[in-house]
Amino acid sequence: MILYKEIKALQPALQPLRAAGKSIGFVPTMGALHNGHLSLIERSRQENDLTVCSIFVNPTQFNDPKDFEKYPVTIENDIAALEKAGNDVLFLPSVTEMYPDGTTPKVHYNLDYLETILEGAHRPGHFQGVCQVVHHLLNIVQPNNLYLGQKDYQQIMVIKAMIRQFQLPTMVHAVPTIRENSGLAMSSRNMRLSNGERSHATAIYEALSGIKTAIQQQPIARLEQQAQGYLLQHGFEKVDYVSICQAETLLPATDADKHLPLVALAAAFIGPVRLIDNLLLQ
Ligand SMILES: Nc1ncnc2c1ncn2[C@@H]1O[C@H](COP(=O)(O)OP(=O)(O)OP(=O)(O)O)[C@@H](O)[C@H]1O
Ligand SMILES: CC(C)(CO)[C@@H](O)C(=O)[O-]
Ligand code: BAL
Repeated sequence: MILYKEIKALQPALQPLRAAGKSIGFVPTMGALHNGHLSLIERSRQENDLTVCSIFVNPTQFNDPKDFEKYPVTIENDIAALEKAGNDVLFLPSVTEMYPDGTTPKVHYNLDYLETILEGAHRPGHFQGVCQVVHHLLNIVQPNNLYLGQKDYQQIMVIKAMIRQFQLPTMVHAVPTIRENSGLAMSSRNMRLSNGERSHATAIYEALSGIKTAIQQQPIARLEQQAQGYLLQHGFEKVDYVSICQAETLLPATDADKHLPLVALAAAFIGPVRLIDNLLLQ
Protein backbone atom coordinates (compact mmCIF):
# COMPACT_ATOMS: atom_id res chain seq x y z
CA MET A 1 0.00 0.00 0.00
CA ILE A 2 1.24 3.50 -0.78
CA LEU A 3 0.49 6.29 1.67
CA TYR A 4 0.09 9.94 0.56
CA LYS A 5 -0.37 12.89 2.87
CA GLU A 6 -0.36 15.57 0.19
CA ILE A 7 -2.74 16.22 -2.68
CA LYS A 8 0.15 17.22 -4.91
CA ALA A 9 1.73 13.78 -4.44
CA LEU A 10 -1.50 11.76 -4.70
CA GLN A 11 -2.87 13.34 -7.88
CA PRO A 12 0.11 12.68 -10.19
CA ALA A 13 0.17 9.07 -8.95
CA LEU A 14 -3.50 8.52 -9.89
CA GLN A 15 -3.53 10.45 -13.16
CA PRO A 16 -1.61 7.92 -15.36
CA LEU A 17 -3.77 5.06 -14.08
CA ARG A 18 -6.93 6.97 -14.93
CA ALA A 19 -5.50 7.84 -18.36
CA ALA A 20 -4.77 4.15 -18.93
CA GLY A 21 -8.47 3.42 -18.35
CA LYS A 22 -8.07 1.83 -14.92
CA SER A 23 -11.12 2.16 -12.67
CA ILE A 24 -10.72 3.76 -9.25
CA GLY A 25 -12.86 2.83 -6.25
CA PHE A 26 -12.89 5.20 -3.28
CA VAL A 27 -13.69 4.54 0.40
CA PRO A 28 -13.70 7.71 2.53
CA THR A 29 -13.46 7.10 6.29
CA MET A 30 -12.66 8.85 9.55
CA GLY A 31 -10.39 5.98 10.66
CA ALA A 32 -10.60 3.76 13.77
CA LEU A 33 -11.26 1.07 11.21
CA HIS A 34 -13.37 -2.04 11.86
CA ASN A 35 -14.82 -4.82 9.72
CA GLY A 36 -17.56 -2.51 8.41
CA HIS A 37 -14.92 -0.32 6.79
CA LEU A 38 -13.04 -3.37 5.56
CA SER A 39 -16.17 -4.67 3.82
CA LEU A 40 -16.27 -1.41 1.83
CA ILE A 41 -12.61 -1.92 0.86
CA GLU A 42 -13.39 -5.51 -0.17
CA ARG A 43 -16.33 -4.42 -2.38
CA SER A 44 -14.19 -1.74 -3.98
CA ARG A 45 -11.38 -4.21 -4.65
CA GLN A 46 -13.82 -6.62 -6.32
CA GLU A 47 -15.19 -3.93 -8.62
CA ASN A 48 -12.18 -1.72 -9.45
CA ASP A 49 -8.60 -1.88 -10.67
CA LEU A 50 -7.42 0.36 -7.84
CA THR A 51 -8.83 1.14 -4.39
CA VAL A 52 -8.14 4.40 -2.59
CA CYS A 53 -9.10 4.79 1.09
CA SER A 54 -8.95 8.12 2.92
CA ILE A 55 -8.69 8.64 6.66
CA PHE A 56 -9.60 12.15 7.75
CA VAL A 57 -11.49 13.17 10.88
CA ASN A 58 -13.30 16.07 9.29
CA PRO A 59 -13.78 18.89 11.83
CA THR A 60 -16.50 20.64 9.81
CA GLN A 61 -19.05 17.83 10.20
CA PHE A 62 -18.96 17.71 14.00
CA ASN A 63 -21.73 19.78 15.55
CA ASP A 64 -20.54 18.74 19.04
CA PRO A 65 -16.93 19.79 19.84
CA LYS A 66 -16.65 17.08 22.56
CA ASP A 67 -17.56 14.41 20.02
CA PHE A 68 -14.74 15.70 17.79
CA GLU A 69 -12.19 15.77 20.63
CA LYS A 70 -13.07 12.24 21.70
CA TYR A 71 -13.27 10.73 18.23
CA PRO A 72 -11.07 7.59 18.36
CA VAL A 73 -7.75 7.70 16.49
CA THR A 74 -5.93 4.37 15.90
CA ILE A 75 -3.80 5.16 12.88
CA GLU A 76 -1.15 2.43 13.25
CA ASN A 77 -3.79 -0.29 13.56
CA ASP A 78 -5.67 1.26 10.64
CA ILE A 79 -2.63 1.11 8.39
CA ALA A 80 -2.00 -2.53 9.33
CA ALA A 81 -5.67 -3.42 8.70
CA LEU A 82 -5.65 -1.71 5.29
CA GLU A 83 -2.41 -3.49 4.29
CA LYS A 84 -3.95 -6.81 5.28
CA ALA A 85 -7.15 -6.04 3.36
CA GLY A 86 -5.13 -5.36 0.20
CA ASN A 87 -6.00 -1.66 -0.06
CA ASP A 88 -3.82 0.02 -2.72
CA VAL A 89 -3.61 3.68 -1.74
CA LEU A 90 -4.18 5.47 1.57
CA PHE A 91 -4.76 9.24 1.57
CA LEU A 92 -4.08 10.65 5.03
CA PRO A 93 -4.26 14.44 4.84
CA SER A 94 -3.94 16.94 7.68
CA VAL A 95 -6.58 19.60 8.36
CA THR A 96 -4.41 22.30 6.73
CA GLU A 97 -3.87 20.09 3.68
CA MET A 98 -7.64 19.76 3.22
CA TYR A 99 -8.54 23.31 4.25
CA PRO A 100 -5.53 25.57 3.50
CA ASP A 101 -7.78 28.66 3.44
CA GLY A 102 -9.64 27.72 6.63
CA THR A 103 -12.72 25.60 7.14
CA THR A 104 -15.38 28.21 6.29
CA PRO A 105 -17.55 26.66 3.56
CA LYS A 106 -17.46 28.25 0.10
CA VAL A 107 -20.50 26.45 -1.22
CA HIS A 108 -24.00 25.82 0.09
CA TYR A 109 -25.27 22.35 -0.72
CA ASN A 110 -28.93 22.08 -1.73
CA LEU A 111 -30.08 19.24 0.45
CA ASP A 112 -33.67 20.41 0.76
CA TYR A 113 -35.73 18.52 3.38
CA LEU A 114 -32.95 15.94 3.91
CA GLU A 115 -31.21 18.52 6.04
CA THR A 116 -34.26 19.13 8.22
CA ILE A 117 -35.06 15.55 9.27
CA LEU A 118 -33.44 12.85 11.47
CA GLU A 119 -29.65 13.40 11.56
CA GLY A 120 -30.10 16.75 9.80
CA ALA A 121 -32.47 17.99 12.51
CA HIS A 122 -30.37 16.71 15.42
CA ARG A 123 -26.91 17.62 14.11
CA PRO A 124 -27.17 21.16 12.70
CA GLY A 125 -24.61 21.79 9.96
CA HIS A 126 -23.47 18.15 9.96
CA PHE A 127 -24.48 17.35 6.40
CA GLN A 128 -23.08 20.62 4.99
CA GLY A 129 -19.75 19.52 6.55
CA VAL A 130 -20.05 16.00 5.13
CA CYS A 131 -20.74 17.42 1.64
CA GLN A 132 -17.91 19.94 1.95
CA VAL A 133 -15.34 17.22 2.70
CA VAL A 134 -16.69 14.53 0.36
CA HIS A 135 -16.97 17.04 -2.51
CA HIS A 136 -13.35 18.06 -1.95
CA LEU A 137 -12.21 14.41 -1.67
CA LEU A 138 -14.07 13.47 -4.87
CA ASN A 139 -12.39 16.34 -6.71
CA ILE A 140 -9.01 15.16 -5.46
CA VAL A 141 -9.41 11.41 -6.09
CA GLN A 142 -11.85 11.55 -9.05
CA PRO A 143 -13.04 7.99 -8.50
CA ASN A 144 -15.35 6.04 -10.81
CA ASN A 145 -17.03 4.41 -7.82
CA LEU A 146 -17.71 5.57 -4.28
CA TYR A 147 -18.48 3.06 -1.50
CA LEU A 148 -20.58 4.11 1.49
CA GLY A 149 -22.05 2.11 4.38
CA GLN A 150 -25.79 1.70 4.77
CA LYS A 151 -25.35 2.29 8.51
CA ASP A 152 -25.23 6.00 7.60
CA TYR A 153 -28.43 5.70 5.56
CA GLN A 154 -29.28 9.39 5.33
CA GLN A 155 -25.65 10.27 4.53
CA ILE A 156 -25.87 8.16 1.35
CA MET A 157 -28.91 10.14 0.18
CA VAL A 158 -27.21 13.42 1.04
CA ILE A 159 -24.03 12.53 -0.86
CA LYS A 160 -26.10 11.40 -3.87
CA ALA A 161 -27.85 14.81 -3.81
CA MET A 162 -24.47 16.59 -3.72
CA ILE A 163 -23.18 14.47 -6.63
CA ARG A 164 -26.33 15.35 -8.62
CA GLN A 165 -26.00 19.06 -7.79
CA PHE A 166 -22.44 19.17 -9.16
CA GLN A 167 -22.92 16.46 -11.84
CA LEU A 168 -19.85 14.58 -10.62
CA PRO A 169 -18.94 11.49 -12.68
CA THR A 170 -18.92 9.09 -9.72
CA MET A 171 -21.30 6.23 -9.04
CA VAL A 172 -22.42 5.65 -5.44
CA HIS A 173 -22.63 2.11 -4.03
CA ALA A 174 -24.39 1.38 -0.72
CA VAL A 175 -22.83 -1.48 1.23
CA PRO A 176 -24.85 -3.44 3.87
CA THR A 177 -24.17 -2.84 7.55
CA ILE A 178 -21.73 -5.24 9.20
CA ARG A 179 -22.77 -6.20 12.74
CA GLU A 180 -21.25 -7.86 15.78
CA ASN A 181 -22.69 -11.31 16.63
CA SER A 182 -24.87 -9.49 19.16
CA GLY A 183 -26.50 -7.47 16.36
CA LEU A 184 -24.75 -4.23 17.34
CA ALA A 185 -23.76 -2.31 14.18
CA MET A 186 -20.01 -1.90 14.03
CA SER A 187 -19.06 1.73 14.56
CA SER A 188 -15.85 3.53 15.48
CA ARG A 189 -17.70 5.20 18.35
CA ASN A 190 -18.33 1.74 19.92
CA MET A 191 -14.69 1.94 21.07
CA ARG A 192 -15.79 4.63 23.52
CA LEU A 193 -18.26 2.28 25.25
CA SER A 194 -17.47 0.41 28.47
CA ASN A 195 -18.12 -3.36 28.43
CA GLY A 196 -21.42 -2.82 30.21
CA GLU A 197 -22.50 -0.06 27.81
CA ARG A 198 -21.50 -2.19 24.84
CA SER A 199 -23.74 -5.04 25.93
CA HIS A 200 -26.66 -2.62 26.52
CA ALA A 201 -26.04 -1.02 23.12
CA THR A 202 -27.47 -4.09 21.36
CA ALA A 203 -30.89 -2.73 22.42
CA ILE A 204 -30.81 -0.42 19.39
CA TYR A 205 -30.73 -3.42 17.04
CA GLU A 206 -33.33 -5.26 19.14
CA ALA A 207 -35.67 -2.24 19.04
CA LEU A 208 -35.35 -1.96 15.25
CA SER A 209 -35.80 -5.74 14.82
CA GLY A 210 -38.96 -5.51 16.96
CA ILE A 211 -40.34 -2.93 14.53
CA LYS A 212 -39.45 -5.15 11.57
CA THR A 213 -41.30 -8.13 13.09
CA ALA A 214 -44.47 -6.16 13.91
CA ILE A 215 -44.64 -3.63 11.05
CA GLN A 216 -47.67 -5.21 9.33
CA GLN A 217 -49.56 -5.77 12.60
CA GLN A 218 -49.30 -2.50 14.52
CA PRO A 219 -49.72 1.22 13.83
CA ILE A 220 -46.52 3.09 13.00
CA ALA A 221 -46.85 5.65 15.81
CA ARG A 222 -47.20 2.89 18.39
CA LEU A 223 -44.20 0.96 17.02
CA GLU A 224 -42.04 4.10 17.20
CA GLN A 225 -43.16 4.80 20.75
CA GLN A 226 -42.60 1.23 21.93
CA ALA A 227 -39.09 1.19 20.41
CA GLN A 228 -38.22 4.46 22.18
CA GLY A 229 -39.46 3.00 25.47
CA TYR A 230 -37.44 -0.17 24.88
CA LEU A 231 -34.24 1.85 24.41
CA LEU A 232 -34.84 3.87 27.57
CA GLN A 233 -35.54 0.69 29.57
CA HIS A 234 -32.41 -1.05 28.29
CA GLY A 235 -29.59 1.35 29.09
CA PHE A 236 -30.00 4.24 26.62
CA GLU A 237 -30.29 7.56 28.43
CA LYS A 238 -31.70 9.75 25.68
CA VAL A 239 -33.37 8.98 22.37
CA ASP A 240 -33.05 11.54 19.58
CA TYR A 241 -35.48 9.65 17.34
CA VAL A 242 -36.92 6.33 16.32
CA SER A 243 -38.58 6.90 12.99
CA ILE A 244 -40.19 4.71 10.35
CA CYS A 245 -39.72 6.26 6.93
CA GLN A 246 -40.18 5.54 3.26
CA ALA A 247 -36.91 3.88 2.25
CA GLU A 248 -36.55 5.77 -1.03
CA THR A 249 -37.25 9.30 0.19
CA LEU A 250 -36.87 9.17 4.00
CA LEU A 251 -40.23 10.94 4.29
CA PRO A 252 -42.12 9.81 7.42
CA ALA A 253 -44.22 6.73 6.67
CA THR A 254 -47.93 6.60 7.44
CA ASP A 255 -50.01 3.49 8.05
CA ALA A 256 -51.17 3.77 4.42
CA ASP A 257 -47.56 3.35 3.21
CA LYS A 258 -47.01 -0.17 4.49
CA HIS A 259 -46.95 -1.64 0.97
CA LEU A 260 -43.90 0.57 0.17
CA PRO A 261 -40.25 -0.21 1.02
CA LEU A 262 -39.77 1.19 4.53
CA VAL A 263 -36.77 1.74 6.81
CA ALA A 264 -36.67 2.19 10.59
CA LEU A 265 -33.94 4.52 11.84
CA ALA A 266 -32.79 5.35 15.35
CA ALA A 267 -30.30 7.60 17.12
CA ALA A 268 -29.76 7.45 20.86
CA PHE A 269 -27.22 8.15 23.58
CA ILE A 270 -25.63 5.49 25.73
CA GLY A 271 -23.38 7.15 28.29
CA PRO A 272 -21.79 10.05 26.39
CA VAL A 273 -21.83 8.21 23.06
CA ARG A 274 -24.44 8.80 20.38
CA LEU A 275 -25.13 5.73 18.24
CA ILE A 276 -27.19 5.43 15.07
CA ASP A 277 -28.58 2.40 13.28
CA ASN A 278 -31.29 1.47 10.80
CA LEU A 279 -33.02 -1.57 9.36
CA LEU A 280 -34.85 -2.06 6.08
CA LEU A 281 -38.28 -3.42 6.96
CA GLN A 282 -39.07 -5.43 3.80
N1 LIG B 1 -20.94 -1.37 10.43
C1 LIG B 1 -20.70 -0.87 9.23
N2 LIG B 1 -20.93 -1.61 8.12
C2 LIG B 1 -20.69 -1.11 6.89
N3 LIG B 1 -20.21 0.14 6.68
C3 LIG B 1 -19.98 0.91 7.73
C4 LIG B 1 -20.20 0.46 9.06
N4 LIG B 1 -19.87 1.45 9.92
C5 LIG B 1 -19.46 2.48 9.17
N5 LIG B 1 -19.52 2.17 7.86
C6 LIG B 1 -19.21 3.06 6.74
O1 LIG B 1 -17.84 3.38 6.73
C7 LIG B 1 -17.67 4.68 6.17
C8 LIG B 1 -16.82 5.50 7.08
O2 LIG B 1 -17.52 5.69 8.29
P1 LIG B 1 -16.88 6.24 9.62
O3 LIG B 1 -15.41 6.32 9.46
O4 LIG B 1 -17.63 7.40 10.14
O5 LIG B 1 -17.09 5.01 10.60
P2 LIG B 1 -18.20 4.72 11.61
O6 LIG B 1 -17.94 3.39 12.19
O7 LIG B 1 -19.51 5.03 10.97
O8 LIG B 1 -17.90 5.70 12.76
P3 LIG B 1 -18.89 6.50 13.59
O9 LIG B 1 -20.29 6.06 13.31
O10 LIG B 1 -18.50 6.26 14.97
O11 LIG B 1 -18.58 7.86 13.03
C9 LIG B 1 -19.06 5.28 5.99
O12 LIG B 1 -19.47 5.11 4.64
C10 LIG B 1 -19.88 4.40 6.91
O13 LIG B 1 -21.25 4.32 6.53
C1 LIG C 1 -18.11 10.11 4.57
C2 LIG C 1 -17.20 10.61 5.68
C3 LIG C 1 -15.87 9.87 5.66
C4 LIG C 1 -16.93 12.10 5.46
O1 LIG C 1 -16.10 12.60 6.45
C5 LIG C 1 -17.88 10.43 7.06
O2 LIG C 1 -19.04 11.18 7.15
C6 LIG C 1 -18.11 9.01 7.43
O3 LIG C 1 -17.12 8.42 7.89
O4 LIG C 1 -19.21 8.46 7.26
N1 BAL D 1 -20.34 8.08 10.28
C1 BAL D 1 -20.82 9.44 10.06
C2 BAL D 1 -19.84 10.43 10.46
C3 BAL D 1 -20.18 11.19 11.69
O1 BAL D 1 -20.87 10.66 12.57
O2 BAL D 1 -19.78 12.35 11.78
